[in-house]
Amino acid sequence: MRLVGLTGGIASGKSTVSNLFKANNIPVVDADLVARDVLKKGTGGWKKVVASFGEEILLANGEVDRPKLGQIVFSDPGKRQLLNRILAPYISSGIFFEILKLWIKGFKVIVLDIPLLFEAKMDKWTKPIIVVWVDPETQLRRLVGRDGTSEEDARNRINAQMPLDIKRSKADIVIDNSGSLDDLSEQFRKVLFQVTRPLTWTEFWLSRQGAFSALASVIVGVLICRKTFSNL
Ligand SMILES: CC(C)(COP(=O)(O)OP(=O)(O)OC[C@H]1O[C@@H](n2cnc3c(N)ncnc32)[C@H](O)[C@@H]1O)[C@@H](O)C(=O)NCCC(=O)NCCS
Ligand SMILES: Nc1ncnc2c1ncn2[C@@H]1O[C@H](COP(=O)(O)OP(=O)(O)OP(=O)(O)O)[C@@H](O)[C@H]1O
Repeated sequence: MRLVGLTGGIASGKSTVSNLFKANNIPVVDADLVARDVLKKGTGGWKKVVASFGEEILLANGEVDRPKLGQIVFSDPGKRQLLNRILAPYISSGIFFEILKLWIKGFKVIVLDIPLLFEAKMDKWTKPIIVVWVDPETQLRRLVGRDGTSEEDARNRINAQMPLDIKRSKADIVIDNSGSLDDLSEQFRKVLFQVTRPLTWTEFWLSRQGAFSALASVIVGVLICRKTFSNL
């Protein structure tokens, strides 16, 4: 099994690239969706976050007021670290569970779309690592355009992450998404080719097919040994 890391900065275009993978039948685990699930009313993550941040971050229906919590954590590094510390174990087990479901289904290549791949040190589990890079002006413009936030809010969110240039230096593959969607599609074709290359032996043994082949070989080996020794 090949676990491909997909990361970048906020609004650099990870979801747009994820959609291209999905359109090519490559499954994507979206860490933002997992993070939403672990913060749903009544979950372990929700209870711990409410205990630490107080009931003032809740809406009338008991769900977390996400924009409000966002405003708190993206303007205060200490509070952000606290939220990250609380949610990190729930998010990593959620991601692991999603991978397991796809492994059982027999997928050999799985893309992990994780905005904080490097920050959360999950990069050691993925190869290759794709970083979606965008120039700073375009990133700010797209973030403000998509979320309708103020420039100050948008800058806070961008500054809450590892600088995109550092992420780029840690990448195996860089997609420069500063241009048009057509430019992106063109780059994506080459990336898809790289990502879907035949599995290495290690990746094969980690896939469901590899694990079953290993198990079948062990069973056949045991049967042959038993037959050989019973004939002696
Ligand atoms: C603070 C929250 C409630 C704000 O929710 P909101 O709906 O406004 O934003 P959303 O979850 O869609 O995130 C949008 C983007 O913000 C960035 N982001 C999210 N959390 C963080 C964080 N803790 N640090 C830096 N950037 C972050 C990511 O690029 C993400 O793609 C939410 O982002 C959250 O629960 N964050 C903590 C969980 C986490 O670490 N998520 C990232 C998954 S690796
Ligand atoms: N090449 C492009 N040209 C024009 N707009 C683009 C391009 N790529 C992405 N966008 C737009 O930029 C915005 C941010 O893209 P996207 O949502 O894919 O980023 P993201 O990295 O997934 O963001 P987040 O970190 O918040 O999850 C979206 O509105 C998207 O439609």
